[in-house]
Amino acid sequence: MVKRGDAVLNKDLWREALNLFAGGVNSPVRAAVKPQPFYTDHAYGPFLFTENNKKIVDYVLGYGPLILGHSPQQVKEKVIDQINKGWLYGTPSKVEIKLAEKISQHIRTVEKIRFVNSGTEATMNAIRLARGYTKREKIIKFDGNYHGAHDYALVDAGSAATEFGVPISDGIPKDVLKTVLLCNYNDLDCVENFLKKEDIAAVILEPIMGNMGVIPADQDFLEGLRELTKTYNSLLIFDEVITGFRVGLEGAQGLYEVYPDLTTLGKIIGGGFPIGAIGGKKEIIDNFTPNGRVFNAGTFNANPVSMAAGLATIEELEKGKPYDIANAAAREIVEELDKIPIFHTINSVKSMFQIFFGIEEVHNAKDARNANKEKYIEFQRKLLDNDIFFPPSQYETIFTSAAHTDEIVSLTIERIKKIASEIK
Ligand SMILES: Cc1ncc(COP(=O)(O)O)c(C=O)c1O
Ligand SMILES: NCC(=O)CCC(=O)O
Repeated sequence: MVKRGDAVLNKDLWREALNLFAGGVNSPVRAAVKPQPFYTDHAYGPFLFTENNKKIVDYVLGYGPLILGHSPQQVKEKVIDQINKGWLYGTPSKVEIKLAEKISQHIRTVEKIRFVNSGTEATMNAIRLARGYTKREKIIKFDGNYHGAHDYALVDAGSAATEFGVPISDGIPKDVLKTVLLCNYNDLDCVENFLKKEDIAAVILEPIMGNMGVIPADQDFLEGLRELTKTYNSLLIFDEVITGFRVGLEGAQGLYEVYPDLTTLGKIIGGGFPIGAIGGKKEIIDNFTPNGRVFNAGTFNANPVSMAAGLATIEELEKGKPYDIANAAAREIVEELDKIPIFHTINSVKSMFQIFFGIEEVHNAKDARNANKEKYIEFQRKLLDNDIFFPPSQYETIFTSAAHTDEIVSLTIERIKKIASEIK
């Protein structure tokens, strides 16, 4: 698979990148690939094809959106059709209605929706909406949950914020930080103590954490949050930017049968193109401008290319087979990992999993931080040397897709076994 000799190309690109971009990249986790990131030239199915002619099996999948694999034909055709018709109108278009209907048909709590351009924008606007609706200012978030890169979410955030040691970002006003209260994941008592003070606009969480590795919520925890937020008239926001349409058509809320007031979506609903969305009860979503007084706007909101790609992706997912393949791939790899004693804890839900070395159970961010991340990175690098790309951080999720067929899974397992014997 490897053609050696022209690695120089990557080195030159990286040298230029270091001159042009902070840390050489435009989003931090990409710089976690050591000794330097590889540059992708094109991608197809389960593979990334690099600038220096390597063919790499991809388990990062754009950090989650690509549940059908890279450039699937059905999505590509719809995107090309849309591009032939123009790609930005500054007016509404039919395809935004179709995608909204499709989402709300599957996710029952999404009665109305506002499309934005990223998961970050989705949670930022969901929090603003909750504040506008409840006329309260504080929110509760959970240690290690990542809700994107805006001021109200970068408080003990997971993902690259933990990986690069900035769980609270510089540059956020102290007064903003005071409005964000923090609890441990799966700890209801902490939430109740804060809610009792009755000035909490919303509790926001990932119903399955995907930004400290994978950590599913306890059923009781989600049910308890639902009850408590009702009791104290706060809103419950599920951040399903990763889990929406990944763990099933109804998202994590369908899996747990616990239903939030607001849901944030992103990643898969754009089929690999930029997207975010805030969905929820009509009476809440109607507070967005121009109907209400919670401002949101965007030149690229509901851009037709993302709408078309998202619609095509969900139409494929509705057939069921993509989920069967992606889930089976993750299950088979996890089963094999489970047989090898060095991989102590493997948390998985459907087509998401992560490995934690040197720890018996991982229930919250503290547990994840206590895992031996150096060992995970050693494993990840050895795998990459063998042309398999797992996320370059302990605090991300390993994803599978409908392109991860039996053949790809067998190849992956074979290489994992080979590497496992080299890790002490
Ligand atoms: C749960 C969750 N929320 C929000 C975001 C932010 O999304 P984006 O990177 O599209 O801004 C992410 C990104 O990974 C996420 O995992
Ligand atoms: N889990 C965090 C992300 O998926 C973000 C990816 C990125 O910013 O490159």
